[in-house]
Amino acid sequence: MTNNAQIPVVVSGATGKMGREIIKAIAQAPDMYLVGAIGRKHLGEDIGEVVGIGELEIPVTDNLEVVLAQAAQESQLPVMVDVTHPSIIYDNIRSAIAYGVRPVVGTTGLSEKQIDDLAIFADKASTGCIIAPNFSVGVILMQQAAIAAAKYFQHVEIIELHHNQKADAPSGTAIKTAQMLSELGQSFNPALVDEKEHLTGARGATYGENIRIHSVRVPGLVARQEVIFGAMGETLKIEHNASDRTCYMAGVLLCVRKVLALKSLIYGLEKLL
Ligand SMILES: NC(=O)C1=CN([C@@H]2O[C@H](COP(=O)(O)OP(=O)(O)OC[C@H]3O[C@@H](n4cnc5c(N)ncnc54)[C@H](OP(=O)(O)O)[C@@H]3O)[C@@H](O)[C@H]2O)C=CC1
Ligand SMILES: O=C(O)C1=N[C@H](C(=O)O)C[C@H](O)C1
Repeated sequence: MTNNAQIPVVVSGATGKMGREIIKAIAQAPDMYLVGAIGRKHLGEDIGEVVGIGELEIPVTDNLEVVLAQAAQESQLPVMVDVTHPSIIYDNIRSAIAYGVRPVVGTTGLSEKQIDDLAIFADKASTGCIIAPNFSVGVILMQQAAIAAAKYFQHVEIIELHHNQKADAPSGTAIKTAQMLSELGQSFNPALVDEKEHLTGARGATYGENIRIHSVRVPGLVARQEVIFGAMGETLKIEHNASDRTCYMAGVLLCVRKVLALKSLIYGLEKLL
């Protein structure tokens, strides 16, 4: 049963690890209701049954455009939450904006140029869009702590550790963290020796001038990030560890509620806190 105040939500990537949790979170949220579930598996099946919470009367479909067009007919402004794959996210966001459906994007792997292009597109459409590489408030606090510490350290490296089904590396969170550090305008990690990699990649990926990011992928992990600062005689490690994906749900619901008031794109959950 819906009432006029509730927010219609489409979930793209509904049958994935994140999508399943988001379906459950939306089903429990009193101020929103599901109007579409996009996936490639379980086509035609009730998404509520697929995720184990009973019938929601929303079948899984692989046709995003049809679902967006239907969502646009709802009495309230609709939102699309996307947790799919780097290979389709750019087009998914453009499609949603074209239909007037507000994107809340968890999917990572967008380039900085793609984000800039999407910001222009959203601005021209006066349509809010949130790209959040991480929905966890704990991760945002980790990033803020790293920024506070960075003023006092010249050496820093990032290690991000994830399950071995992750499609992209480095993680969007690690890239965002490195970007935030770079934006401080400090010069990090001056080279003190003529370093040689005997195995390519041994020193990790480089963001910007010289912020190193190392990516670990093993089963048994969900998501972890360590920001390690170093100085004479000491190191400081700032770490966040996600033990399961429920840690992201409060941030997802916050973005669904906040995106409706926006008229442009924002990048990063920290801008909403
Ligand atoms: N912002 C945040 O806080 C978080 C973001 N993420 C990001 O969310 C995304 C999804 O992560 P996760 O749920 O673990 O991934 P999964 O692989 O478990 O789920 C991805 C979903 O997208 C679908 N999908 C993948 N590729 C395609 C394609 N080419 N066409 C159509 N559908 C496709 C999958 O369908 P099918 O099931 O058929 O393969 C699945 O439903 C990643 O980018 C990840 O980095 C993850 C956790 C937190
Ligand atoms: O793929 C994941 O699992 C995650 N991806 C996001 C990222 O790339 O930063 C967020 C979180 O690390 C989990």
